[in-house]
Amino acid sequence: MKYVLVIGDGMADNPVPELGGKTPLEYAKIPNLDALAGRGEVGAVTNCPKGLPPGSDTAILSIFGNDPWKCYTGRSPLEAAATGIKLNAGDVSYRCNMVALEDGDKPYAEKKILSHSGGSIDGRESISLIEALFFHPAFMAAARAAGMSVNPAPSFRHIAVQTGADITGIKLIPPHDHLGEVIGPILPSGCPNADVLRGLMELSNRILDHHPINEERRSEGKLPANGVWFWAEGTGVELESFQSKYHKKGVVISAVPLCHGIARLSGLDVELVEGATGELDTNYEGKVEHAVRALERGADFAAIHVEAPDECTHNGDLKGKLQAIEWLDSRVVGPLTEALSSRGFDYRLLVLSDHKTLTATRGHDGDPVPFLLYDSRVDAQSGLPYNEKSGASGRYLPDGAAALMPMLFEQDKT
Ligand SMILES: O=C(O)[C@@H](CO)OP(=O)(O)O
Repeated sequence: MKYVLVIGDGMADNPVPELGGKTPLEYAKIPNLDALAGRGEVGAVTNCPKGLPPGSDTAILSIFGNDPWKCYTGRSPLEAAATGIKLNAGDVSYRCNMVALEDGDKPYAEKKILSHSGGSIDGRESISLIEALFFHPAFMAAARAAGMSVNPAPSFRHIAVQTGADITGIKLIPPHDHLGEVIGPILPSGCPNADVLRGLMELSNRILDHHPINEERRSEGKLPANGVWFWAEGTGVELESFQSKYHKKGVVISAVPLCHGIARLSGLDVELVEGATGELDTNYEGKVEHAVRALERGADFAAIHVEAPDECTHNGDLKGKLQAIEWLDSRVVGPLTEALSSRGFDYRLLVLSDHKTLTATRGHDGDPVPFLLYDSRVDAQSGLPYNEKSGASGRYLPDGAAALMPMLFEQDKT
């Protein structure tokens, strides 16, 4: 028996006027998902506990069976774990995004944030820019005085670590929830260390704004990655072993450090897939191949995470979101189920969105999301397509952390 989880990051949404009042999941052509939903079960689940930030951090912790109220210390420590960054007592890690700020001579705090991802900057350029910044003499001196170092990552998602930092009362804001807004009101605040972070952010804009990479990006019609943004602060984190809890050996396949970190902290294997970008152009087929190979080698469980629907929504790219959902259907779910059947595996498949990412706001939302559970051994005959409406008409799981993995592994039956 094999168990497979597919997460379409941020694919759930609310009705969208441009789609005639349908959600992207209702509008997109997803014949494979609809067929599985029709023979399986569709319901709704809350993955982001009320009172905690609605994001992939809290949601994906929940999906893998970790109660965020018990283990969540912030997002970046989970991502830091992806590359084995060790946080000592007194260390604080932050996400250090490459962002795109409005061009022009306005004072820093009056500029708008145009992209949380430096215009979906690719890994190579992002690493060159973050290295240029941290090796710039003025920034190096300021970072050293702040006790801050950086761990470059091959996307817009770098990790910074600050030693001996006091973050009591600090307020750091996720940039992807404020796109298009003037940054003054969302800059770090709440304690003296926030002023230090804010100073580094402002300095980064001055240093990176006219860096040759950014001038070239502008000349190609791309947004510049002309600043860094600190958020997602947190201290060291530990997670329970997945295998001790569910008695299953598994593998996680994703482009993003959050999933890699949660996997590593839970004792799950991580498979890195060449060409997995975390964007619409990711290597969908490669993810399926790696998952199937891991299952053939003896893993009980494989999780495939696709970030593209979320990124497209943050970018205000509705067409891209629809495409990402359709590719999740035709290039992940279709080939995956075909490969599992052709190898003679019985399997249970859980498909869901971690959280909603709303076309209306380009930001996250913690409302329930639809899940689809399919068991190749039975025809449960729900007769429903896979979307938010079907989900709301089915079983409701108020606590994804407690319910999802036991449901997938059939450990929820007495
Ligand atoms: O990685 C991130 O910074 C965010 C936004 O891109 O991801 P998610 O929406 O999945 O939380």
